[in-house]
Amino acid sequence: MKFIETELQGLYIIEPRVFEDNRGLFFESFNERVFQEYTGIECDFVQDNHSYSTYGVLRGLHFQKGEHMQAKLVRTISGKVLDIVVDIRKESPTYGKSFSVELSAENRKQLFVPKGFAHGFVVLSDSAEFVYKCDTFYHPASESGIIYNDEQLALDWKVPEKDLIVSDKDLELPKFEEISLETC
Ligand SMILES: Cc1cn([C@H]2C[C@H](O)[C@@H](COP(=O)(O)OP(=O)(O)O[C@H]3O[C@H](C)C(=O)[C@H](O)[C@H]3O)O2)c(=O)[nH]c1=O
Repeated sequence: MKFIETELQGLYIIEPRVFEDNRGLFFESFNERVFQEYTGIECDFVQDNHSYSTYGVLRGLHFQKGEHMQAKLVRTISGKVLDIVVDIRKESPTYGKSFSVELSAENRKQLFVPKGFAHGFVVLSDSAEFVYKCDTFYHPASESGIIYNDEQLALDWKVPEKDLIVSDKDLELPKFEEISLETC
C-alpha cells in the first residue's frame, strides 16, 4: 500500500498493493494498522456509503459541520470519477485550496479526505459505483456544502455544463464566501 501526501495537509492518495494470479486479483482496500503507521492519523470508521451514478452526475460539494464533521476514505469500484475536495479548515495555510484526482476501478486509487474538507465528485464514465468510509455518522441537521460552480473556487469539473446532472438540493448550496461565515 502506497501513501502519497498531497500539498493539502492530511489529504492522502492511497494506492493498494495488488496481488494478481491466474484467478484474477486481490488487494486490501483498507488496513487500519498500515493506515495509522503511514499517516499517524487515528481514524475509526463507523459508516460505509455506496452510491451509483450515471455520466455527468455531480454530487457535492458536501460536508457536515462541527462535531459531525466527517473524514472519508473514498474510492470508485466501477467506472471513473473526478473527485474534488476543498480545504475549509479556517486555520489551514491552504484554506480555500482545492485538489482533484481521477478515481477509477482501473487505477484503484483511493483518497483519504480528513475532517475539514468539502467533498464532491463528477462521473466521467457511462456510470460509476462510488464507495466510501466515514468516521462519523450521517447527521442531516449538520449538512452543508458549497455550490459546485462557485466563482471564487473556479473548479474544473471537466464535464461540459450541459451534461451535468446536479440535485435540486445541491443547486441550492451556499457560495464559498458564505460558508466561511458558518461554524465549521
Ligand atoms: C449522505 C447520506 C445520505 N443518506 C440519504 C439521504 C437522502 O435521502 C439520500 C441521498 O442523499 P444525498 O443526496 O445527500 O446523497 P449524495 O449527494 O451522494 O451525498 C454524498 O455526496 C458527497 C459526494 C459526499 O461526500 C457526502 O458523503 C454525501 O453528502 O440518502 C443517508 O441515509 N445517509 C447518508 O450518509
